[in-house]
Amino acid sequence: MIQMLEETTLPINSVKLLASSRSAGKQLKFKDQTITVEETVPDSFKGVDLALFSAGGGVSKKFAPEAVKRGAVVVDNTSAFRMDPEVPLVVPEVNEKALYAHHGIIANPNCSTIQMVVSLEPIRQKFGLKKVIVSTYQAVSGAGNRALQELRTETQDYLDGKEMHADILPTAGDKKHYPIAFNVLPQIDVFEEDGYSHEEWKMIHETKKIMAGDMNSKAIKVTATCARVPVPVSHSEEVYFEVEDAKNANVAGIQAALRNAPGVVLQDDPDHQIYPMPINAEGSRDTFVGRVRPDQEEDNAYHLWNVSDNLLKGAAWNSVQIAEHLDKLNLLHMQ
Ligand SMILES: O=C(O)CCCc1cccc(C(=O)O)c1C(=O)O
Repeated sequence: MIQMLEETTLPINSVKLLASSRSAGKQLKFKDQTITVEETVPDSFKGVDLALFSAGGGVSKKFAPEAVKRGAVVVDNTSAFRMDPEVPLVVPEVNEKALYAHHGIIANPNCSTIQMVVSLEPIRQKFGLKKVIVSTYQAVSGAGNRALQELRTETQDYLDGKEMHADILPTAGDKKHYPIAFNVLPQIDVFEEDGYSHEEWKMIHETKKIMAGDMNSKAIKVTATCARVPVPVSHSEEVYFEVEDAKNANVAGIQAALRNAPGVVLQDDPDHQIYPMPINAEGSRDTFVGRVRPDQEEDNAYHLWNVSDNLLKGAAWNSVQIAEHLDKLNLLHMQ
């Protein structure tokens, strides 16, 4: 977040860093300034124009309304308000216009949702979109720094022939924990009654809200399988999608749509083994797309593979980008 703010076009004249009492007093750099982290209280937001939240849903629920009450516009990177009909859920390249309806809070979508809708929107605009089936290969950093540390420790233990230990993954919210090193976990977040994980639930309903305006829309059929893989940064996704206009759609047309799409870099040349990979996506704001090919059975269906840095476009960059678009549209104030 701090790096994205250091590099933003937003006209920032001062920055406050707010956290819990545990972090209050810590000093962090912002450009050439040293800023002391303050404990968050309601009046922390007095005189603040833009508040970026990314400290868990509970903190957002408690303080985002306080910030709005004091005149700030909030971009919230948690799921606290994503399904609230009063709160726009925004990926600027996809549904920028939803920003006009904000009442003080704008929600940043889940990282896996963001990179998928960035990849699919140019295709939808050209050929329509009926159905999406996505499988994700999510980096460990999506579960936080302690999970990243667990990946490193387990990897070293495995190489040293020692038993691996797991205390974090697949999720703090569940009872059992499994190693992620040299493994794949088909669980991200807790399971709902229907056997889908909460991460899968998010991808399904957030995609519907962003692309069809309603979290339960039947206009686009969406389903998801979300897995954790032993990669530190950047999520990968295999996406099967069915288009409306089967007659005019083809691989070249889909590649052309992607080649000119905002926030997308097309890396699609199998003859030269060119395709998106996490090691090439880390540190970039872009979503990399490749492996575009027709389905072998359905004449209106295609596949693609996308990769994006889950900490940037998946979180910090999309949040700051929303703020930049709010400023551009003169919406950085209460409606
Ligand atoms: O694990 C991943 O790879 C992505 C999960 C990201 C995440 C982690 C904790 C809480 C929330 C949340 O706000 O619900 C979210 C979110 O959906 O943004």
